[in-house]
Amino acid sequence: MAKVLVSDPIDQAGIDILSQVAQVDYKPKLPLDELVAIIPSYDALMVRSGTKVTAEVIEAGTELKIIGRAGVGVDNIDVPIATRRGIVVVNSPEGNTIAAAEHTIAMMLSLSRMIPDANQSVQAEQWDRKRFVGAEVYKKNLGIVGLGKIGSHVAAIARAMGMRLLAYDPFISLERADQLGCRLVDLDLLFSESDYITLHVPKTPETENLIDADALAKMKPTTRIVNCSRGGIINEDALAAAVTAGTIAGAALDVYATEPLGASKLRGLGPNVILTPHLGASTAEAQVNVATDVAEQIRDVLLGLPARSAVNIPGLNPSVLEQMRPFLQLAETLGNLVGQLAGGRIDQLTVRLQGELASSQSQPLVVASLKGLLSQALRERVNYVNASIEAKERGIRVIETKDASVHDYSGSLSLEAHGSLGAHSVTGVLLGDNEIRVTSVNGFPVNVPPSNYMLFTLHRDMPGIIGKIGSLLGSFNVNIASMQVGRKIVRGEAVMVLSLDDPLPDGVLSEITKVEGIRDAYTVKL
Ligand SMILES: NC(=O)c1ccc[n+]([C@@H]2O[C@H](COP(=O)([O-])OP(=O)(O)OC[C@H]3O[C@@H](n4cnc5c(N)ncnc54)[C@H](O)[C@@H]3O)[C@@H](O)[C@H]2O)c1
Ligand SMILES: O=C(O)CC[C@@H](O)C(=O)O
Repeated sequence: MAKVLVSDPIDQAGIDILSQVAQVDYKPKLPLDELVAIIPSYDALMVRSGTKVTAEVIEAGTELKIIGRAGVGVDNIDVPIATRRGIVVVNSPEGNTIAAAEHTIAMMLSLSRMIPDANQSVQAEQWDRKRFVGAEVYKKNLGIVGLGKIGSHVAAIARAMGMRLLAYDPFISLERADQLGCRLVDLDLLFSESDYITLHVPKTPETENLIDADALAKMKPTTRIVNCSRGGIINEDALAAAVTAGTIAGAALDVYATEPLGASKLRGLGPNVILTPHLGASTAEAQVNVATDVAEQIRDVLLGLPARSAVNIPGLNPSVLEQMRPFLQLAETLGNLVGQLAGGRIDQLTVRLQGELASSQSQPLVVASLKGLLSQALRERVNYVNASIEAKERGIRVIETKDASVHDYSGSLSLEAHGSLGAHSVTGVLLGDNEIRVTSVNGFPVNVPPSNYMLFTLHRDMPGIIGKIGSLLGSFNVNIASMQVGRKIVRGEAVMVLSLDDPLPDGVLSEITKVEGIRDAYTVKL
């Protein structure tokens, strides 16, 4: 019989489901060395956020087939290592959406009406009504950063309370924002106009420290901030300083850069700062939802069935999957590439299956392209199962076409993204050994393998331009691994594609765009 280790507290409903097909051992709070020692005998591991499923744990789990996270964020699991080891990682993308949104609203109202401190004062046999004169949220501006599942539900509740909604989410369409009654604005406007700001973004390099001293300085002295998303998105020291100085009115936090929260300047700031110990998902209902959702997937995978919400492996029919895997990888890479080239908000993706590929099933390739396209915005939250829904919710229209008459290699895939910053397209093929080649960018022929760090320029084909870019990168100590130029006519428009050994340091891109003849430049990280 298969064996499942449950190493964090989860609802009994999940244990009951797992017990249908496996021996379930419930061992919460295992020290890392004990976990590493016992994991070799388990086929599946189920965790919440407490267990750190590190590379060491995964490498030791030689029998592991699946790791389940009873919640959304998989930041406590080393997903790349699990993927490399062929272990499915599943989560519950929606099981705690309502719980987290309701906790956000509870935090906002508690902060406005100083409920925790008022309660404490009455518990201490005081009756001080003057100290606790609060603020109403009615007709106030709520700035929502991140209009995904939780942000959207917060918007719906806040709207019903008569709040005026502003939102910042570069990956959401104007139509979707309109439907939610939100005015899409840029971050600076959201900071300066909001009476309340609530964060609902994943933690990524772009969102880390999003609310720093500069951002706080743009807010009104009456602004109150709520963070029930991820720690590290707000700079905690800068926040404590702003509340202490009265440059903002207060903050309510559920998540912290380091959890559990250690010594912190956020403590002892009176009724203007409310701190909860990562309780966003802690409702009976959400815990049943996430435990059931993830336990069912573990059960299915142990029975040889696909998982419906895998963050690293497509939930398609396994035999179709095996056959199409290299093409899915091609589609995902091209989707990621065109998404980054297009930047900004995308409202349409055209997926063209060309040559021999035109006889393939298009749907998995469309899904894989969307997964790649959305991966910058949603990271591990987008998977083969939810990519289409996520795209639809973001107002991205998908057009599929097939053209068997194109004869390049053994079939090619072409993606074109239209968005707020114009249209961009890429085409790619698989070589004999399933290696990916990008064969055109914005209609210009090239022949480059995708690499981790890439630089693309659109420029005028003229003498000296390549040398200038090379010297400029050299002066910033950036090493070029390969370089290609594609043009349609001599001395006309051209593209340059460079594979770099290192990420481009801050500021270099704007230097590149200043070079004579360069029309545009883009960096891409794959
Ligand atoms: N406190 C808790 O217990 C708790 C519970 C559940 C989820 N969460 C966290 O809440 C957050 C939101 O979860 P969700 O389910 O709504 O996720 P989601 O993926 O549905 O939504 C995230 C949204 O953020 C947007 N986004 C990405 N990068 C952005 C950027 N740089 N600027 C602005 N917007 C950006 C995306 O477009 C997306 O719409 C996540 O960090 C999740 O881990 C916390
Ligand atoms: O397990 C928890 O309670 C944390 C939940 C939440 O942060 C999530 O990402 O789902």
